[in-house]
Amino acid sequence: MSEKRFLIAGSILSADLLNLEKDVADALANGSDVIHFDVMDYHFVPNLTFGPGFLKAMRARFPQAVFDVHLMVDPVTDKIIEDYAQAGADMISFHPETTFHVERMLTLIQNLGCKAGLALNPGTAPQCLRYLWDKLDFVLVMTVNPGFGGQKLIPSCLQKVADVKRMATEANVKPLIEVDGGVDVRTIKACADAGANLFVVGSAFFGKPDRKEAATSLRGALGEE
Ligand SMILES: O=C(CO)[C@H](O)[C@H](O)COP(=O)(O)O
Repeated sequence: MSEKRFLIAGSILSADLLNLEKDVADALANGSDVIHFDVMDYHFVPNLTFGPGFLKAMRARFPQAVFDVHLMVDPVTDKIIEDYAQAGADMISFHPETTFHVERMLTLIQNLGCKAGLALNPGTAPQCLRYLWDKLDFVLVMTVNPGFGGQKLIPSCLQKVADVKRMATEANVKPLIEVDGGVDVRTIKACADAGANLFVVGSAFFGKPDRKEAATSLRGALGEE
């Protein structure tokens, strides 16, 4: 993973699905540090997306890319985690509501050689993180209710980002803090000020015709060159 202070993760949910190979190549060449891969099950969220076979094909085509797999599935199971790890995930997150055994699932992800993360919906409190820091490589704070791209960031979620950052600082750990939903040139700085350093961007990156310009604008809004 890059040592950059801020990382941008283009979300393929907003890519042109009939030209995904071209779109992902373009994204990687023009400012996407990470490719965000949303897995939706029509149950935990009201949408359905990308299976492990799809990730395997992407991994074969883009061997150097960092794939961040966000599992929005209920229940999350060992088999689902194993399938996406074997398909080529670098990072895997799931939601604490989707298993009785959060710690065991995080351990499984790490034992499979991936970075492990917990994803928090807008209505989910971050308190469980307190007991899990040694198993958490990253925390994904959803800044919209998950399921669809193109929604507006929910301002109260920024307070949660700040709470997660404070809790991590108090525990003397430095997980990546990822935000996802409604991140664009107008909102990205507030996310960073709250403590985020990994930004999932769908419509404001993949949804733009000129990804290089989109990434430059996002980095500019962060105060970077
Ligand atoms: O999980 C998600 C929505 O549930 C996505 O990552 C989504 O692609 C974010 O899109 P946008 O940047 O347009 O809000």
